Amino acid sequence: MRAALLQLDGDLSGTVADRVAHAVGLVEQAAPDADLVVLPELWAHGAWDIRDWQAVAEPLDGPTVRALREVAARTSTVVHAGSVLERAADGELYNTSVLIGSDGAVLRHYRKIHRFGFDEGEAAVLAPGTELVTAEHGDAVLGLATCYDLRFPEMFRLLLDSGVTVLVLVASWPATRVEHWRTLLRARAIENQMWVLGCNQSGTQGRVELGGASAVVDPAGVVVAEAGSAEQVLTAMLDPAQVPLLRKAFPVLRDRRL
Ligand SMILES: NC(=O)CCC(=O)C(=O)O
Repeated sequence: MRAALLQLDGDLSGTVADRVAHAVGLVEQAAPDADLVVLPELWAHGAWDIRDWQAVAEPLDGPTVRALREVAARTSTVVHAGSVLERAADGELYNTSVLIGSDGAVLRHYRKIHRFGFDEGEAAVLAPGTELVTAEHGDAVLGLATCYDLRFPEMFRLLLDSGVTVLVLVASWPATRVEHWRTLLRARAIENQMWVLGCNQSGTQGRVELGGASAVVDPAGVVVAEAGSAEQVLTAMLDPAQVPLLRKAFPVLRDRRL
């Protein structure tokens, strides 16, 4: 499977429509060489610009997801649209990742379970998701997760037990804690013997410097590709069939005591 991770710049000086147009252009460029294109967390709406959240939130059939559905269908490529600020029918706001099939249909959506910010930020404004989400793609089983989720290993054990072989984690992770990002991506890969695709943002958003360092980590914990600190399309080949082979050759998961 060829993956393309769009590490988008988090600058919010343009409009949401500008950012969507830019991202659609990059998906169009990346799609011919990719089986899966991945965007980061809240790249259109701003993960750190909480003051605007009420104004910019959209339903899942709003213009941002619609534009990504159109480009997925136009290029016949599976697109993980990163996450959007979702305004649900009941008025609640969620940080919601959307997986789109190569025909442009929404295959799955995942509402971020662990909200960042302690008593502020996401935790104060967004409702938490409650359901784990997986999806088959070719010979892979994808598991969806978002940013701060990375700190909660029990979530990935549950995804492991649901058959996941490729974890797709979208983020807007800051530069100040980028070594946590690198370490935890590798830890989740090693302890669960699964591929990990971590798609982050770069640049600055308000006062927050974003960490970049999007990465593809193999099931043994080897970083096979890592982005720098600027906007970049990171591509890598990954073979989901390596997962059962490694789990057989080094059967550490058999020794779990539940
Ligand atoms: N958007 C986020 O979830 C940020 C997470 C973060 O900064 C951290 O876990 O550290």
